[in-house]
Amino acid sequence: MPSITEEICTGNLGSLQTIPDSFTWNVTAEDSVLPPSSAGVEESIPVIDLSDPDATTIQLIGNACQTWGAFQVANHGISQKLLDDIESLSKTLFDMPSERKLEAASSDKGISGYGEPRISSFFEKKMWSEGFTIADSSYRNHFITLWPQDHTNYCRIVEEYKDEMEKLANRLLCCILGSLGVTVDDIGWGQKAGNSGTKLERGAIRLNHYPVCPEPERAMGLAAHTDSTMLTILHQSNTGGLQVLREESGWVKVDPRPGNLVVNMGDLIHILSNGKIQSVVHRAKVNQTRSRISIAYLWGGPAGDVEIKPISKIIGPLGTSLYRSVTWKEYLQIKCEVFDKALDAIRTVVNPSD
Ligand SMILES: C=C1C[C@]23C[C@@]1(O)CC[C@H]2[C@@]12CCC[C@@](C)(C(=O)O1)[C@H]2[C@@H]3C(=O)O
Ligand SMILES: O=C(O)CCC(=O)C(=O)O
Ligand SMILES: [Fe+2]
Repeated sequence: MPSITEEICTGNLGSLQTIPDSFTWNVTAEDSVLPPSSAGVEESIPVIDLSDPDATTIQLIGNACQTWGAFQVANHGISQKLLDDIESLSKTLFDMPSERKLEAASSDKGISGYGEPRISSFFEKKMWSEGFTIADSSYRNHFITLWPQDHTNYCRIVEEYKDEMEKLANRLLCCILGSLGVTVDDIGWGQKAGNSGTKLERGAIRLNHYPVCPEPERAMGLAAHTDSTMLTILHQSNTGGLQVLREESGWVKVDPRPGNLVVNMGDLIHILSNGKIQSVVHRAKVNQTRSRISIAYLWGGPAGDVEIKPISKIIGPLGTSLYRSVTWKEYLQIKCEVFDKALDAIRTVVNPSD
């Protein structure tokens, strides 16, 4: 059964009036986005101004994390030029002829490169998207293949993007921990003894492209998932598609606001906060008239190959640590094996809902 990358490659999807069965998802009533509330205003994740963070900002961030598991940030300090540069790099990449993109396909062993999202193997149906993952320095070889003349310039954009995003992610983590009454020093990172192997960078970038789709209601751009990160910072082009799942409201749209970035709580902050902050389930839907680009910076936290476990100050003297310790590398491996059961797999206390 051909995947979207092969379909795009053979130019098969562009001219279709209906989508092939292999791309048709079962849509149920609870699957669709709820209509606007009775007040006529559709509620969504809050927008928080980071220009002059104070105690109120930290409280707003804390509320957003515990209520939604996500928020948008304005005045975050990342230049519009850098956001435009990474978006146009992505457009240039996805506009390339399919054969060229496939020359930069991720290998069986490597994570970096062109291809479908890692979670595809857990779903029967194909997702209406293609992407490129930058998880280690091997992306540079893919860029040389894609842009023999201009790769230096494109690599420079990626490196600057990673640096700037890492700084913002650290600032956000301080605010999130502050809202829980702890600091980064309270984490007490413990070094994992004897853990060698390939160096995992602290952050990965995933460039996502969602082509125009003739039947968007029946298709799925990126299936519901949580990120295996401390937090993820998402830049989306001016086309909507991102939705977050909120227990009491169902799927809620996160419409793009020019210049703003979306911040999603990942599984590692869920572990660190002993479940006080839950990772947000989210997905991307597609559009009948407009294609969409998003760029996710998936951040594993401030330290390298260290043990991540619930912070004792958050657990409290009488509380119970709900999760065993894991390194990011181990957690990514667990996610690859059991996908949405990964948090349960490292839980020390049985969940009453199980
Ligand atoms: C660091 C990572 C998180 C990620 C797996 C990866 O090694 C690189 C790609 C990431 C991504 C992006 C799209 C959604 C996601 C679930 C996927 O399939 O690949 C995430 C992975 C994750 O958070 O588990
Ligand atoms: O495209 C989006 O809006 C979501 C992307 C995403 O969730 C991811 O890359 O992990
Ligand atoms: Fe995600």
